[in-house]
Order: sequence, then C-alpha cells, then structure tokens
Amino acid sequence: MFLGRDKTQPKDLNDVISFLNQFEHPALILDWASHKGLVTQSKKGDISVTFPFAANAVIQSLTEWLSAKQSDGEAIPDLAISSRVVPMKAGDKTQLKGVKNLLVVSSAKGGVGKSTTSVNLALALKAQGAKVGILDADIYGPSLPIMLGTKGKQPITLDGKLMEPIEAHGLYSNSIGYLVPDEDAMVWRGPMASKAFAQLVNETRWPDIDYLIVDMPPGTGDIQLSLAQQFPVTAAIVVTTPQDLALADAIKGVAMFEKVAVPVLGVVENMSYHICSQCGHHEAIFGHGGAVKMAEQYGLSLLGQVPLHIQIREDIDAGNPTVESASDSEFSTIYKQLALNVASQLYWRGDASAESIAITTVG
Ligand SMILES: Nc1ncnc2c1ncn2[C@@H]1O[C@H](COP(=O)(O)OP(=O)(O)OP(=O)(O)O)[C@@H](O)[C@H]1O
Repeated sequence: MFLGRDKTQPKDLNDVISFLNQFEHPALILDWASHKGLVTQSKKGDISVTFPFAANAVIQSLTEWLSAKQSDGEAIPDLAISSRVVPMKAGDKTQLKGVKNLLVVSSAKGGVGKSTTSVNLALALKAQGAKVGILDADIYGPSLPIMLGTKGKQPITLDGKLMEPIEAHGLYSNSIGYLVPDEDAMVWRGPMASKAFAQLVNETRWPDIDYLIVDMPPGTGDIQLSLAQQFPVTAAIVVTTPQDLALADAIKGVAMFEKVAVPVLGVVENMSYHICSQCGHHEAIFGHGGAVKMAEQYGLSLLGQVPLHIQIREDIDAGNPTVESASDSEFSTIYKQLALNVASQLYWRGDASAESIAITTVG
C-alpha cells in the first residue's frame, strides 16, 4: 500500500482521501472522505478534515485509529481534524438569524418526557462540540426554567428590541416561563400562543448557534401545525414511549409534520426500559420492541432509546440535567449517542445550504 512502502507521509490529497475512507464509523457514510468539502488541502499543502456536524466522538475515534495505525508502523498523514457545523436547508424558508439548524422536538401526547429529552439532547450536542440553544415553545407548560435551574431569571434587552438568551450549563435558552407567570400562559388561546412563540423565536438574539432545539407543546393540533409551518424548521424529532397507544399517537405526530413538509429525522423512545436503581436490573415495563417496529414500518430512523431511571428524573427536577451533572454516566453516554445520531443524520440526509458549501470548500 502506498503508505507502507517508503514510510513517508502521503501528501497527495487523493491518496489521503483513499486512506481516510478506510476509517469506518456508524456516524459516517461509506467513502465519507470523498464527500465534498470534508477533506481539503490549503495552498501551503496542509490537509484538514472538517466534519460538517457536531462530531467530537468521531474525531476521538479517528484520532485513536490514526494512532493505532502509526503504532503498527504505518506512515500516517499529518492532519488537522476538527468539526464545523454547517447549516442545512429548511425547505425554501430563510434561516433564522444566528441559527444554523432549527430542530423541533415534539410528542403527540403530554408527559412522555419530551422536555427531559430536549434538554439532555441539547447538552449532549454541546458535548459533541456544538454551540447550542434551546427554546421552550411549550407555551402552556414551560418547564425549561426548572430543568435548567434558571427559574426567576428574565432575559434583558441591550438594544431595546431583542432579548439576550439566558445562559445555563453552556446552553443559550429562552422560555415563555422567563417572561410571564405560568398561570397567565395557561389561559392563552391559539393565536395568542402562536404570537408569543413567534416573539420568542424572532426576538431572541441567538449568538450564531449550530443547533436550536425547540421544545414544542405536546399534541398534533392547530397550534403545533402553525408553529411547524411558520418557522424554518430543519427537521423534527418525535419523542414517544413504548406503549402501543403512545406509538399510535406518535404516528399521528409524524403525519402532521409530513402534512407541512417538515422532514422527520426520526423517533426517540423515552422510558424505553426501566433500570432498577437498587440492582440495575433492566425491565421492559411498557412493552418491548414497539418503537423499533414502528420505525421499520414507517421507514423512520430510531434515533435513540433512553431508559426510565430515577437519576434522570431527580437530576432534571433539580435543574442539573444528567448529561451535565453526571457526564460520564451510562445515561449521558446514551444521550451523547443520540446527539451524534441526530447531528450526523441531519447532515447526511439533508441538503447543505449554499452558504455552507461555500464555507467548507474554502481551502
Ligand atoms: N427517561 C426518564 N427517566 C426518568 N424520568 C423521566 C424520564 N423522562 C422523563 N422523566 C420524568 O417524567 C416527567 C415528565 O417529563 P417531561 O416534563 O420531560 O415530559 P413532557 O413530555 O415534556 O411533558 P409535557 O407534556 O408536560 O410537556 C418528569 O418528571 C421527568 O423528570
């Protein structure tokens, strides 16, 4: 092989691309290195690998793979490896200022853990190297201030127009819960709720974030439809639990997004199985295999399966979400894997916007 013969570093871009294509990872496609803009060479000859999505776990695996090759005596190319999240197209809608990708997290029913999933997913995307914002669009029951430990905070405006998001655990957040008392939001009707949501989205100064996670109000009614239609949604993620009834509702949720031409990235099965806090025993108390079957039947991706465990509830209720407070726990590993699936599939299955192609091909 070209690398082994004279032990000199390969310098030719095509040779390096062929070499890198041998590296396989579940978050990469076959021949990933040949994909436009991922492996580039500067005028000086330096070669860079730039993953176009939040990919810290991939970067770590690639670095380990290269070290192992080197230990085996292979000459490996000198590479600068990093990630830079690119904005993906959101239909024909114009991107929100300061937001590269807007992901809505929805559920057809209340109480399935949509907000818990949104917050931990946002933190896990951050752990994968992204700059992340989270918007609590659950107008009728905003839970973000409690889950992020930011209750009582209020966004300030520096220019009299735009709200500065509240920063917590390294996330940029805004919530109707910061702006009005819970009981006021509860009595809002459709148009008022939509207006409040529009204000939150448009009048927050999002500081060039890679992903904005929007925690939607539960259900598949007019409000959800109009929210999904109004905004440049890159993709939707549907959270469900394993019971048959919840799965049937989740299918309604998927159909709702299809109606308004918002691509559904996939499904997250929350409370997938119970882990006993005493003995660690796994038990499928809500049934087994439902989401897998549903995903297969409807051609959806099963993005992750999160267990039901008391630590996840206790951490989030205390404003200290698990991915942050126990970043090496098995639960955080599951959320980080979910985040990698979300980030990578969003890229490989979507269309990069024109701006991103321009960014990635600059040598
Ligand atoms: N995987 C989990 N393990 C343990 N507890 C969980 C898990 N997911 C969610 N919970 C708990 O279940 C309750 C409901 O979760 P959450 O508020 O996230 O649901 P939701 O779908 O956003 O609800 P709503 O419909 O009110 O918006 C919370 O007390 C949360 O801590």
